[in-house]
Amino acid sequence: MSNTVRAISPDVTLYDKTITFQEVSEITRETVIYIHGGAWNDPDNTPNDFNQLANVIESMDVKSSICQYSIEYRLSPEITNPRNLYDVVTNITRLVEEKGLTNLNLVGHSVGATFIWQILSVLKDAREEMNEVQLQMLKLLQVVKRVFLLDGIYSIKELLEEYPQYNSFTKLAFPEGIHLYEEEPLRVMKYVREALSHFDIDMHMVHSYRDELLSLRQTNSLISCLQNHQAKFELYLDDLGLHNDVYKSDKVAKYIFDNIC
Ligand SMILES: N[C@@H](CC(=O)c1ccccc1NC=O)C(=O)O
Repeated sequence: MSNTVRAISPDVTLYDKTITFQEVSEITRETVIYIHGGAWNDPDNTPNDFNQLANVIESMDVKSSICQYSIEYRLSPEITNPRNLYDVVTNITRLVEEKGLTNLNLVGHSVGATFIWQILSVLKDAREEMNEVQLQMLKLLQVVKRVFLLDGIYSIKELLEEYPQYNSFTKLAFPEGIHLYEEEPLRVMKYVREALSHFDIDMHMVHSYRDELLSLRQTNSLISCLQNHQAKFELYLDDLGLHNDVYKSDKVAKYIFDNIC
């Protein structure tokens, strides 16, 4: 991660936009933290995207053992990579510290999955070279148990090869060029595999056959990279609706619930 990030003050009000879908006092609880998509820039995608899915999980949680939160981050072009990601990390870190959360299940949709991928890549930098937020990522990984990557973007290079028109939004998040995206899978896979193994994190890849905005290429390309590094992961492919149906899908809710309890 670049350490020469322009000094932009964190938006402390952002944390107030965190949504609590479900909270339990059980000590042995599982915590789900949702990270929405929206191509780094779309104000129509918000933490509330997961409201329907969280309600289904709560209805299945008869033992009341699950907490569910959804966090916000600032959007491009005002905020560019990696500061969108830094907002995600600082808000999750504050939530974990204030609530004493453990057993984290991170659920990211689309670019929300990209942020989780970037967090999993943190070992690409030596600890002594890490900035404050990267050290927060390292600390978070100690309490992350599972990640669920829903119809995600992982290779921006391949995204633009397949969809050149998506430069319309990647240029907003990466105004100085996508070469500043330091987490291309081919470059960081060995570090992600190390993180998954060292922190004992289960990775779940999910993609809808009916996603009209992202084909299976992103998921299949990442799977190929995971296989080349003999990384452990689980895959769930199904008709989960269109791109913006996936984070509302009852099937996805059941898949997450079945894999966290
Ligand atoms: N609604 C977004 C588009 C969008 O979200 C998107 C489009 C193609 C592939 C992925 C997308 N979102 C990822 O977070 C926009 O209008 O910029």
